[in-house]
Amino acid sequence: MNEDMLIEARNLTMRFGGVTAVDGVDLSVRYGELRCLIGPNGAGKSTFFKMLSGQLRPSSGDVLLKGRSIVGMPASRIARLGLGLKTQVPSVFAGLSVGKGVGLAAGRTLPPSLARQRAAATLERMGIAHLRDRLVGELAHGQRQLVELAMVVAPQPDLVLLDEPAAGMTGEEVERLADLVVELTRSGAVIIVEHDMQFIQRIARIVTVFNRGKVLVEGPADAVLSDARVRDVYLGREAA
Ligand SMILES: Nc1ncnc2c1ncn2[C@@H]1O[C@H](COP(=O)(O)OP(=O)(O)OP(=O)(O)O)[C@@H](O)[C@H]1O
Repeated sequence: MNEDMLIEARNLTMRFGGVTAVDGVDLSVRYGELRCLIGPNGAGKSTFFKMLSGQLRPSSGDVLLKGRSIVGMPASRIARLGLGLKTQVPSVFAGLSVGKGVGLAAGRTLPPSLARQRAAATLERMGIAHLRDRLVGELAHGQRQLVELAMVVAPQPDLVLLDEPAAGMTGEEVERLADLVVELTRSGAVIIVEHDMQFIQRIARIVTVFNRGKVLVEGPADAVLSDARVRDVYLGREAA
């Protein structure tokens, strides 16, 4: 195995009854990589993410995290092995302060006193320390997205999966998000599903395009975004 490889999907497939949502996908991401997954609605991106994070068990194929198969492991164990997934934070967090919520997230991997320190450091690093005493439920949408990201980052995962993190953010928040995402690749890797092409062009090195459950094209952002096959699937014209 290549030591630099953080996660590898091998021939990964997910069938829901007669629908093959993900169809034999191979994808590898190394330490230091920032990978974007794009593709039209229903292409299989979310289903693929759910298989990487253990929310869905693949119909067939394998997922190796740091060289170890994680298929069939509970999502909580995969998280402890170093995978962080940004999901919508459950409403139970709405009544907690930002500091407390991020502290609880850090406490997944650290004892309480260190978790508090880590939470404070994470909020500082993300430029949202001023929100520490605010209730999560009172935050504006974009601020809440950054707090949710802080909850993912606080336990210091090696791999961070983000599903449409820029949705609904202001321009300034998107800028901050882009900086943070790039910074996260210093200690690990990030995979992002995103529809915002400007955001993708700003941050991505390699883009993987999904279509109908398969990888259509993979390569540097500029080349992929100007590829005729990619334009066709977004416009609903099938090349094949
Ligand atoms: N739990 C499920 N049961 C049945 N079919 C499903 C299920 N989840 C997803 N699908 C189907 O699998 C296919 C891929 O869906 P998926 O949500 O992974 O696509 P996506 O690329 O994330 O789309 P979007 O960009 O709209 O979020 C779709 O045809 C969808 O209807």
